[in-house]
Amino acid sequence: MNDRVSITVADGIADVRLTRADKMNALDPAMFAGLRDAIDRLGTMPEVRAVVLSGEGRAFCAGLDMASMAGGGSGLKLSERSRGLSNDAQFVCTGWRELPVPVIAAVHGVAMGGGFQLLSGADIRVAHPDTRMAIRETYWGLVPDMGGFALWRGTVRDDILRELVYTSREFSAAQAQGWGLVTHLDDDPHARAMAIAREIAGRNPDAVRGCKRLFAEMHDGDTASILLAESVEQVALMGSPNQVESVQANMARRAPVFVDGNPPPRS
Ligand SMILES: C/C=C/C(=O)SCCNC(=O)CCNC(=O)[C@H](O)C(C)(C)COP(=O)(O)OP(=O)(O)OC[C@H]1O[C@@H](n2cnc3c(N)ncnc32)[C@H](O)[C@@H]1OP(=O)(O)O
Repeated sequence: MNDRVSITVADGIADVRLTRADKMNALDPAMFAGLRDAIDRLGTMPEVRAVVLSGEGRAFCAGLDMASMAGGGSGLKLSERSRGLSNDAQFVCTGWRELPVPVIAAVHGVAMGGGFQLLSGADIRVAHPDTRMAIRETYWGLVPDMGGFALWRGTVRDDILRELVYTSREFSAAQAQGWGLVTHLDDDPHARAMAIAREIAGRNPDAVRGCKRLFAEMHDGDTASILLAESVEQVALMGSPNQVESVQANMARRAPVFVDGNPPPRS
């Protein structure tokens, strides 16, 4: 892990923070590398059941670093598909969707440009009401290209999105919530995000991971593949140890005790 991103894991929740507070967590090459490393690492941690993503200091993320902007961009090879369907710059946003567990973004201060695309990669987004937001790329003569167009599908009305993208106009978190870009407004977004993460961490981790796979299928697949994927997930879960524990704990009105890292095989 580099000095741009920290990960603290406790009780099944990974608290992931951008730590470049003096520059509003702007995305310089080290931040891009830190985010990619964090996603890679989280993807291999069976004990993680949910992720909370936030920024230290005054802002969530102020977008592409100005020095990078002056130098012509992120410096990453945008034409290469180095991370599955994504390039290295896109992966810092799309990678959260590809993680096997839910990701909750806790947003405050500023979320602009690449910072807004970054929060768009989360499953659930909690924002402080005073957060300043903008899809800022056309202001700098660019297009949003960090996965935004793939991630915004299904979250926001087409004409609203077009206006935000074409104008680069700043908008409030309350507007974003009304448009479907933000889930909750909260004066303490990190505490609210952690509370949601704790609820998720209290469910069968195999079922939650199965649901995350199904959401990916819902996003990208056709009806036939979605229906088949639901059946595959359910057949694997039924009668598996963590599913049996869910039932027994609920019947006995006690907290369930789940085992991480031993998912039932899917066929
Ligand atoms: C493909 C992707 C493209 C994109 O991401 S396009 C979007 C690029 N980002 C932006 O356009 C935002 C640029 N920043 C600003 O407009 C302003 O900042 C804010 C509105 C975000 C905040 O303004 P205020 O509250 O007055 O703070 P402050 O004094 O301007 O910033 C505090 C410190 O943070 C540094 N900083 C802010 N944004 C960036 C950035 N994007 N890259 C590098 N540094 C940034 C500043 O320079 C300064 O630092 P110091 O105190 O050392 O002067």
